[in-house]
Amino acid sequence: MSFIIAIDGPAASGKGTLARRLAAHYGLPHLDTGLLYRATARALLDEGLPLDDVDAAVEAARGLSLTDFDETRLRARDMGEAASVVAAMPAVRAALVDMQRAFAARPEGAVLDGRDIGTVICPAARVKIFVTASPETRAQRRALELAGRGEEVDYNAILDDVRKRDARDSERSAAPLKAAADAVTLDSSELDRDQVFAVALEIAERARNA
Ligand SMILES: Nc1ncnc2c1ncn2[C@@H]1O[C@H](COP(=O)(O)OP(=O)(O)OP(=O)(O)O)[C@@H](O)[C@H]1O
Ligand SMILES: Nc1ccn([C@@H]2O[C@H](COP(=O)(O)O)[C@@H](O)[C@H]2O)c(=O)n1
Repeated sequence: MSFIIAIDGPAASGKGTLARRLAAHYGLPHLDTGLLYRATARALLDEGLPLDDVDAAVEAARGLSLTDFDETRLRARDMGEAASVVAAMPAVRAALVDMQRAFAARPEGAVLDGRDIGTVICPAARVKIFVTASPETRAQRRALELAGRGEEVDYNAILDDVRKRDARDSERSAAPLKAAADAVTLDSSELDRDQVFAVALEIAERARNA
């Protein structure tokens, strides 16, 4: 039976880090679904279009290909905020559902991370983990990451970004950020990457052997 692992959580909680590690451990393909929304927003900005142009955003979303993302560009600090604007549009989300479900439907299974994987994209996933951490911890981690990339870092501005994005993602009407009723919440505020992986592995193994 296919083994789908759904990882959701707020910005900079460590979803991607955990999802990549679980995917490597189980030999499964991994999809960072945030890249889809980032690439949609990027396409609009590249065309000089406003982020609230729903028709253009839907067209951009429909034209995405999972294989040609320029991750360095998409991960720039301002792209998270832009992505959360287009992600609030129900028509954009609808345009991206089939692509994500097709990825998850591989016979061996898959690991997907995002905001609505356990609630909307893969509600039948065998493993659902909601990774979280305090806004201050997440801002600190993001600041370290950006500093490591040689970017100028303003901790307070990053904390502000994190809070604003949390609010927009959780308060939108379409597939808001929330834990699925059957997800296990993993608060990583006091855990390092290895500890998060160890806890997640226990959760995954329990579900795999159930
Ligand atoms: N448990 C941890 N302890 C310390 N740092 C961590 C931990 N988990 C992840 N990180 C670091 O925090 C930063 C954010 O992690 P990551 O990119 O995995 O988060 P994310 O939830 O996928 O973010 P986004 O939603 O913006 O894509 C990265 O630099 C990562 O290396
Ligand atoms: N399943 C998802 C994934 C992402 N989003 C939106 O995209 C923004 C960027 O996501 P990152 O994971 O790369 O930070 C995010 O803030 C969400 O608005 C989404 O809605 N659903």
